[in-house]
Amino acid sequence: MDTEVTEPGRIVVSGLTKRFGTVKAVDDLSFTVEPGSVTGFLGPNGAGKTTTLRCVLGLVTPSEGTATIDGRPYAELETPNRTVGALLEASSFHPARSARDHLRVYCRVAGLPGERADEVLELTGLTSAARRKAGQFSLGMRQRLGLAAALLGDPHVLVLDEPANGLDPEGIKWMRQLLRHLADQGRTILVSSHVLSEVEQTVDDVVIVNNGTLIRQGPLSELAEHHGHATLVRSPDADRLATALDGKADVQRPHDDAVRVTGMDTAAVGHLAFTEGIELHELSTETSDLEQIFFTLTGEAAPETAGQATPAGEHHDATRAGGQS
Ligand SMILES: Nc1ncnc2c1ncn2[C@@H]1O[C@H](COP(=O)(O)OP(=O)(O)OP(=O)(O)O)[C@@H](O)[C@H]1O
Repeated sequence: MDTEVTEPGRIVVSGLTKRFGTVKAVDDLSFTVEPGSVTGFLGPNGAGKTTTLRCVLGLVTPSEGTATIDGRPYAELETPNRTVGALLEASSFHPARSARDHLRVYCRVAGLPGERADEVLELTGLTSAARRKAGQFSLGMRQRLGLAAALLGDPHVLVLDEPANGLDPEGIKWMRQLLRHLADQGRTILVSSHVLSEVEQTVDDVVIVNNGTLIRQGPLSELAEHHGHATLVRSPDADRLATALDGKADVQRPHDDAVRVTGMDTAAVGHLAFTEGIELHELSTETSDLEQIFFTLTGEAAPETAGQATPAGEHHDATRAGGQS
């Protein structure tokens, strides 16, 4: 990909590292987010998502590397309010002020006409609650208000940290439709989550991080293609099969007489066993849902499979930086 060309709306994170004392929250992270799509920024709690987003938004100074929007660091954008809208986890509102008044204050600060407040209230389904105090809002409504504030400047880039937090299933569906609509208008949407299933139906592309480093970037559909199935093989000669597969696929050993293979289709595994003269007692395909793939990639044990080994092909540092954010 040509990173020299500065496509409007493109977010480029390049060699980004952020240290907090001895904690490396982000470690040499590079990825690109393209306009016209919704990109899920995924990883378990403490993976470094918030720190990365704060670097993109100029709220945290990188220790090394860069994060740019339209080819520039946030601080150098000419009209940041009209370029980028952000919803951060820490978004807070004065409890006694109405939703509408909040947004009108932001309009004044950003030099936008006050009517824009009503437009974004409409966009986020808050018109009927516009005169209610933000302090009376549910978490889901506060998320909508945060999104309304992010949309005020009609930005072509949206950076949303865990926007689905506090939304009920209907709210998540609503947000999915809104983000899709905004991406279809050519905007860049970067949305973080630690729960893939929350954003699975929303995102086109994924950037998966763990321990501050990139695990995978690409279309969600490719993630499913490459990791959507595993082949389970049982053989009295499982050790030799695992050796033959070494370097060609990711291999797990659930039992002494079994090999679980990902990154190679079942027919190819069968063929390899055949050419190596290895006797097989079982050759079967296991399909896994995206949530399971996500857990596998990040080395986390999924609740229903806690205790299973992680694939030999994925290495994870047991000494996670920090842990709590
Ligand atoms: N200001 C800070 N000072 C010290 N350590 C920090 C600071 N901010 C983040 N960290 C640490 O950096 C690591 C990454 O945190 P970060 O909040 O970026 O992760 P995250 O993926 O957003 O997780 P979460 O969803 O739990 O917020 C964690 O170990 C966290 O404790």
